[in-house]
Order: sequence, then C-alpha cells, then structure tokens
Amino acid sequence: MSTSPPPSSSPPLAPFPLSSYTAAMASVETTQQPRDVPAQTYLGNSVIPIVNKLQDIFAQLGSGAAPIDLPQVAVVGSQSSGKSSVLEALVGRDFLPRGSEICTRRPLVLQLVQLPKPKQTKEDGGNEEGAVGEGEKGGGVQKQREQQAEWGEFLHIPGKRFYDFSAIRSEIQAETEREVGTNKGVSDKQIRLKIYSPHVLNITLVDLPGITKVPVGDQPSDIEARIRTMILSYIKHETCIILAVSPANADLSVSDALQMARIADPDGSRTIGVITKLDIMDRGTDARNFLLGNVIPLKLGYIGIVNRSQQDINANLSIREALAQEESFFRSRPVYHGLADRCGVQKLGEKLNVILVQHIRGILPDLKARINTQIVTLQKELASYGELTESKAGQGALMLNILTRYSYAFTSVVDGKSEDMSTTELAGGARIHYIFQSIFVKSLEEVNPCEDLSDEDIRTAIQNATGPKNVLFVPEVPFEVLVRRQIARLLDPALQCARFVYDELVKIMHRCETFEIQRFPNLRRRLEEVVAGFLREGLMPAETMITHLIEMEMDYINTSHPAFIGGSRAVEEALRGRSAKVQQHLPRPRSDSEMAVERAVLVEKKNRGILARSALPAPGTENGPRTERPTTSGSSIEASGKWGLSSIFGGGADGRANGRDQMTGKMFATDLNPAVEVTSGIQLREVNHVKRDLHSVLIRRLYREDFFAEMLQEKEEIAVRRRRCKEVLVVLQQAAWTLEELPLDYTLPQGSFMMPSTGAASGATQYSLDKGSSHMGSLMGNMPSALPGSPRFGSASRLVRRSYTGDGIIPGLSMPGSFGSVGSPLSSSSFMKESLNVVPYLGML
Ligand SMILES: Nc1nc2c(ncn2[C@@H]2O[C@H](COP(=O)(O)OP(=O)(O)OP(=O)(O)O)[C@@H](O)[C@H]2O)c(=O)[nH]1
Repeated sequence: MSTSPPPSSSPPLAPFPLSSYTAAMASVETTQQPRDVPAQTYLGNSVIPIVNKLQDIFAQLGSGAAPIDLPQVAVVGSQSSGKSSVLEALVGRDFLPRGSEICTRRPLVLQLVQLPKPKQTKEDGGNEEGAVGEGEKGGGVQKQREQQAEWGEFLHIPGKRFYDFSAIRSEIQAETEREVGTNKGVSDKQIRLKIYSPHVLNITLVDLPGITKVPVGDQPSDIEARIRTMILSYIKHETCIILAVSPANADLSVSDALQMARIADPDGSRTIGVITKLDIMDRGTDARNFLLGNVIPLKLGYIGIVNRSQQDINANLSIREALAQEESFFRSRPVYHGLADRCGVQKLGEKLNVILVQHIRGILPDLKARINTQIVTLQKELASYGELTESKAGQGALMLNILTRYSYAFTSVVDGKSEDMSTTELAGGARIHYIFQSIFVKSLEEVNPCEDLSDEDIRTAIQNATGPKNVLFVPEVPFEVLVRRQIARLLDPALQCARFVYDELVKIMHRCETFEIQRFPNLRRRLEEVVAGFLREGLMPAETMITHLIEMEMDYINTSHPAFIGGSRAVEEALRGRSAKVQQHLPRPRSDSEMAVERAVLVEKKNRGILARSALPAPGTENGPRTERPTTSGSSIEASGKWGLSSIFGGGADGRANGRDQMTGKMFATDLNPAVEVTSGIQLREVNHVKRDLHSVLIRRLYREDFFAEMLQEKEEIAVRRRRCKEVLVVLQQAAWTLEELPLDYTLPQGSFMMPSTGAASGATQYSLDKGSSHMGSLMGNMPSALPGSPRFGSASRLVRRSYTGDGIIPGLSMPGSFGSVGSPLSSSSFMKESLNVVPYLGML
C-alpha cells in the first residue's frame, strides 16, 4: 500500500465529513432539536448520550459490577487482527498503544462523545463544513481551536483532560502496566476512556484483548481460555453488539472472532462482521464474497476495512491520510464498486451508530423495568440489614425489639402461627404433638409387660415369698416385686419423650434466629447460650418429675382399681368360665361388678384408643381394641396357660396386648375421673414454661445497658453489604432519574425491532448517510414518534417520580421492620396470655 498523501485534487478530509448528520448530533448535547433535521433522527440519537450517562453512573460501582447490562459495542478478534486499528480509525485519532510488541492486555471501554462543532469565522479561514485537515488552510488559530475541541478523559484520573492524544496512549500503556506489569500479562480490569470530539459518533466501544493460542511472557498456560472467558463475559449479554474483526488474509471459516460471536449470538442478530487487511490479500483474490455474506452469512452483514499497515504507522501516516488512502483503495478496485455501503471505516461508523441506536431503543423499556425491579429488590435487602444506632436509648429499643421478636417467633413456631412454616416436614408445635401422639405412644406400646417374666419366674418368686411353709393363699409380696419391675420399664420411653421435646425446642431456638440476629454475632452467641440454658433448666425438673411419677406408680399398686381383677376374682372368673361352657349359647345377665368393670375398661379403652389412635388398628379389625371384657371370652386363665401379670390385669388369650393396654391405660387413666368424657388426644394442659417465661428470661439476662454496645456490634460482612447496597441504590436511582429524560414511547412497534439488514436490496438505501440526513429519517421512519412536545412525552418522568416518592430511598430511608417500636405486636403480656397445655410431667419444659 502506498503511504503517499492523497492526490491534491482530493478535498480536505475530516474523519467523518457528515455535515448534516454531524449538525444533528451536535444539537443532542444541547437538547435543542435542529430545524433541518428530521425529528426521528434527533430522537433516535438522543438515546446514545443517555446510555453513555448511564454507563458513567454504573461505572461508579467499579468495573464489571454494574447491576444492569448496558448497550455497548465490543470489538473481538484474534490477536493482531486489526481491532485497535479499527477503533482508532473510528475515533479518527492515534491514541492506542502500538508497536510490534504491544497488544491490548486489558479491556478498554471507549466512550465516544460527540461535541458540537466549533464555530468558524472568516478570519479563521474555515469553510462551512469545518472539515479542515491538519496543516491545511486556516492556520494556527483554527488548528488550535480544533485541537482544544477534542480531548480524552480517563475514569481513573477524574477531571484531567488529555488534549494530546499521544499522552492518552502513554497513559493507557502505563495504566495497563500498573495492573499487569510489563511482561504480556492480561487482566479483565477495565480501563475507561472517554473521547470528546466533534468528529466522532456517539458510540461506546470495548476493545478486548485478542485471542492468543500460545502463552508468552507472564501469561498463564491457560491464557487462551482466560481471554475467551473474558470476551464471552462481554459479548454474552443481549445488550452487546459484537464487532467481529477478521483479517481478510485468513480464511473466514477459521476466524476466532466469528466463532466466538456465534457462541454468544447464535442467530447472528447482533454481530457485525468486520474484514480488515483487504489491501494485503493474496494477489488475484478479493473479499467480495466475504462482504456479501456468501461465505458465512450474518444478519447485520459485513464491512470491509483498510487500516494503516505497520509500515504506515512507522512512517507516521496520520489517520486522516489513512482514510484517504482507504477511500482511494476502494475507488481503485472495481471489484468493490458495487459494495460502497459495505466498504470503509466511515460506513462502519455510520452502520454502528444506526444499529446501536436501534438496539438501544429496543432494550430501553426493558432496561427501565429492570432498574426499577433492582431498586425494589435492593430496598428490601437494605431494609433487612437494619440501621445502626449509636445512642443508648436507640440501642435499648433495638435490643428490646430483637428480643421481643425472637420470643414472639419462638411462640409462633410452637403455636403453628409462624409465617414461614415448612410444607415439607413437621416442625415446632406440630412436631411436639407428633412426638407425643406417635413416637411416645408407640414406644409405650412396645413395652412388653411380661418381658423377662415367665410363669416359672412367678412360681419361684411365690415360693421364695412363702419361706419354709406351705401357704394356702398366694402372697402379695412377689406380685408387687414383679409388677414394680415391669412398671420401671415405662421410665425410659417417658424420659426419651421428654428428650425429644427438648431437642425440638432446641431446633426451634435455631430456627427463630432471624437475619436481624445474625447481624450481631455477639448477641446471637449470648442469646443461644441463654435460651439453651433456659431449655436445659426446664428439662431437668421435667425429667425429675417423670421419674417421680413412675416411682409413685411403683410404690403403690392400686389393686382397688375396677379394672384390677385380683386373685379371688380370677378364680371366680375361671369357675364361671367352666359353667359358661355348659350354657355357652344362653344369654347371661351381667352382674353389677361386671358392669362396673366393663365401664372402667371402656373408659380406659377410650383413653387408650385416643392416645394411640394413630398407632392402633381400627376397632373390629383383628388386633383392634376389644370392647368385650377379655376374661369373658371363654379363654380362662387356665386355658390361656398364663396366670401372671396379664391374667391379673384382665389379660385373655392375647395376654400380651391386653397387658400392654392395661399398663398404658394405667399410666394415663389413673388420675382421670371415669365420668369425664375425653374428647381429644393427648391434651397439653399445663401452661408451657418456655412460652410463658422465655421473654422475661431474655430481658432479665440480656437487656442490660452495659451489654448493648458489645451485643450490637455488627458483623463486618453485614456492614460491607449494607454500604454496597446503599451505593448501588444511589447509582440505580441516578440511572432511573436519567431515564426520566427519555419519553416512554420510543419502543418500536411490535415485531419491528430488527437490526437493519445489509442484504443487497436494503443495504444501499439504509447506509447512504453521506447523501444527506433524509436517509436517517427513512431509516427511523418505522419508529413511532415520541417527541418532547407530544402529549405522551413525560409520562415516563411522572411514572418514575411516582415510584420513588415516599419509598424512602436513601437518604432518609424508611425501612419496613425498622427497630425502635417498643410497643411491638407482642409485648410479653400478650403472649403470656397464651397458654399451652402439656402432659403434666412435661409441663416444666
Ligand atoms: N496492511 C494492513 N495492516 C493492518 C490492517 N489492520 C491492521 N493492520 C496491522 O496489523 C497489526 C495489528 O493491528 P492492531 O490494530 O494492533 O491489531 P489488534 O487486533 O488490535 O491487536 P491486539 O490488540 O494485539 O490483539 C498492526 O501492525 C497494524 O498496522 C489493515 O487493514 N491493513
């Protein structure tokens, strides 16, 4: 390629000699709509400055941390494919680090901000277009004015304007090295640069490190994978337009850029193909087929570019001269003549701008909705962190509130009133109920009253009790000894039941630890200690009481109980059984004593039946509760071959089951008046100790002024999260306000959001910007007009304003659930009123 300056006959070149277009863009900054520019043009391009503004706002949160993806253009491609050259050509200035050893090693976010063109006077010697080339007519004043009108600013050096573009280049290099050193290291930490110029279009571009295969210098062995991941993290977002740069001197089918783009954008709806190095293709070949999309089709099509070669750069060929060279290159190649709309940096700039505008217009409504949703989510999150208070009074109120809420939460879980109750497992009060109803009853059922007690044992015990004599009547002492031993077997299941209830209460203790409590690790630890101690203190007397109850049962065997058969009645029953054999088919009137026993048995059965409702088979089934008196079934003591405990307690053929019935019935029926109708299962009658006293214990042990500061020391992590949450909220709020500047109505009609196609038919009309601004009008013509003057304009502002008033976004955030209200829904008296009935011996828990 020749490095000679353009022919003298050529007009002086500005990077983008788009006079009418530029005039329109200039007015965007001043929000004045120029008279000669179609409304749609103005409206369409008004979105880019807004997105730029949003980008700045989100940049406050640091790189990669924006909560919302904003539209941008990312330049991807393999190393040395010409990405940076494309960017420089778009900006029209040399400002990127270059040299054979230098490559892009950190993402560079480049925001191009179009400024109004400086006014020119006749004395300046400027022309109407203002497109004055370097060293051209106009002399020093004009040149200086132009130079002053273009500058760059880095986010990491706020407020400093770089008028000298070579200083920008040095700063990019220095900033890269500050992060990743000098030896080829790569980082995903962005460098953010803004270029203000009258000669640029409003576009945000991201220059990404090129894809490499072989690690060099400080690069890790997985450098290729890392760079691909970094690139994907930008281009995967639906809001990103991908500029896939591939050199023309390599086959498109091996293009890394197109391969990456296809991964992120499989249907190619946001990928523009850029073919560089058209000038150094093999002799006899051209890129016509590439540009026409015949090799790899892309919906947004391709643009062919000729950038400066390394030799051009070494020879200090300016970009303006390079653009002129490019123009003459395409002019001199007849093969590209029919493809004017797909050739040249200028066309790329125009195309990008148009696509970006359409793209932004398509996603802005969703962007607004996402910002609003994020604000609401963050407000909730912030509210959950609570506020910090320094004053003793405030701390006291906070403490009281936390303790009261905790007690209330505990009681709610026990009562089954908790708001976040589980739907997958039993918990809280329901689980305690289950422990009594099912686990406890079942474990009693499993106690076999005749276990380890054979007839031989009983006979031996009786013989031992008679001493050396033969006695006429059965002595009582062995009976009591044997029965006591069996009653003792009930102790373990009862103690185990108490343990289970205790364990459940401990679980509830952890479950009630709200986020509020987790905020304060000291308070949480102390609270756990106090509650755990309190529960343990309840368990000990409960266990003692259970032991006493069992001991009481062992100490006095109530042989006057109507259900107790005793030796004489057993004999009587046995005799009656014999006569019954004779009259077994005749109905027999029942004696008073029989009826009394039957009544008592019925009451017991009822209690037992209720107690073990879930554990026993239904009445009438084989093993179901028997409503007949067992001893009348014709199976006498003798017949059963048993005359031990089971026979004494009325056991028949199924001595074991009935014995168990008796034992369990005894446990639960001894205190009951037979006349009392029992209507439900185990009645938790006693006032629950935990429920009654938890709140007061917490207050007594934790509500101490000298503890406040220590207890309310917040977790560092929470403090950081709250700070971050506030920052993001402020940023989102600014973003929401920025979006107020837009009319709501710029959404495209349904189904019309299609990137302009560069197909042979449509491309020519869509990208003929240099023919005047009317093309923009026609391009945007399918968009609904929503001018500031239209009645619908402003609805967005109203809407947004409405959503932010009264919601207490920072500052002065008012949070639901903020502390300080001592008169909370649960003062201790209100939940003290609640009572929980427990089985007497568990009442201590
Ligand atoms: N002849 C010619 N050389 C080009 C063209 N585009 C880029 N080059 C040269 O190719 C080399 C690499 O260009 P860059 O723009 O730095 O490529 P890059 O893709 O940004 O490289 P990395 O940032 O290192 O990935 C430079 O020497 C450029 O001068 C072109 O269209 N024609």
